[in-house]
Amino acid sequence: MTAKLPHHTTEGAPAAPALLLGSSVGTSTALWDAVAPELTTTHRVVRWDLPGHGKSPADLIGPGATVADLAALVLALADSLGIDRFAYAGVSLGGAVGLHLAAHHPERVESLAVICSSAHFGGSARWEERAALVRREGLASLAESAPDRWFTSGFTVPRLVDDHRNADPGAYAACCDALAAYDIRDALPTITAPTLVVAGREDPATPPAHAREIADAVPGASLTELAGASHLAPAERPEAVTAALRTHLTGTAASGMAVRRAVLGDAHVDRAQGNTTPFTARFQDFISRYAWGEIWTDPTLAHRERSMITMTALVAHGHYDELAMHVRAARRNGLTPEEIGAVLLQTAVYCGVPAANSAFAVAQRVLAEE
Ligand SMILES: O=C(O)CCC(=O)CC(=O)O
Repeated sequence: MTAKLPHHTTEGAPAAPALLLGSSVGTSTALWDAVAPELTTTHRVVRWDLPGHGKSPADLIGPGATVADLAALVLALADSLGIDRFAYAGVSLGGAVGLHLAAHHPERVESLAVICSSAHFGGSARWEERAALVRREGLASLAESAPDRWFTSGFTVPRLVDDHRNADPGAYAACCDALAAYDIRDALPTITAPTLVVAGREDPATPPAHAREIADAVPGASLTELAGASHLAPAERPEAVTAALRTHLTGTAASGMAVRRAVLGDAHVDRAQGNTTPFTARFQDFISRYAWGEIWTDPTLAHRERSMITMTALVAHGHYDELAMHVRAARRNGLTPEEIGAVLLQTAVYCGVPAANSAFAVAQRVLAEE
């Protein structure tokens, strides 16, 4: 039997890196209408609807739902689309799902953007009351007041307010249950994905202080505050959100990570990321941005030339563990065993015969493992 999945749309080249976009309570994939098309130039963009919102079935979740339940739906959706690792951006509850994924499934999340969201939604009482109200009376009155909660004065997006009115009350209330129970503050320091946090300066639901709390706790996270934006920044300031996401997704950390994976292999990078601790996270972020994002991405020299330079420097300094890794990288960058031998022979002249002797032993072992 096939499991039921959230409704989704996909845009962009199927072979491009995947970017999953999550929306907030009361809205739908339409929240991303003014942002997503621009991101398809670099990404396969998958937008998903919360249960009972947009075109998603309502019975994907029920009373007592959690953010973990929603995250499981996102992983099932990604699996169904053949997507292993993905960049993720989400607004409010959609952002909370992103934080959960990055904290509890780090092997799936390449990078994270948390927009107008929070690590806790201000205590459970408010959401318990709202869930009870919606279960009792439906969504009409809440939809009426949505523009005041979502946008700066005088601004609105009728399509999103319609989405709110037309959401399934039971599923909306279950999303409120998830917001009531959610508090991920303790796990924030364990997040290793490059993280961008975006706040709307006039957001009454998840004010900038909530964004700062996330950015202060997630190692290496960056923070952007948007003037003239309230809770639904992608709808109200789409150009600013697009620019922030574009820089985040294609900036040095992201492109560095892509090159690092191409040169060192997924297995090595996954292991390094999996072993990252709050103590080492800033160093991991630093090497992704600096060594890989600035130096190895510089097209002036080919990767095979950079491999030759790197092996030589590692021999010169006696870094033989790193040399083993870079002999594997050199093979991935197209050097033959003969060419690697020629590089090491030259190091005998410039770094010394004992250093080259140890290097040959390391390289021989690595090549024998192929
Ligand atoms: O609609 C609101 O009042 C804001 C709800 C909230 O903060 C959670 C969300 O937007 O996903």
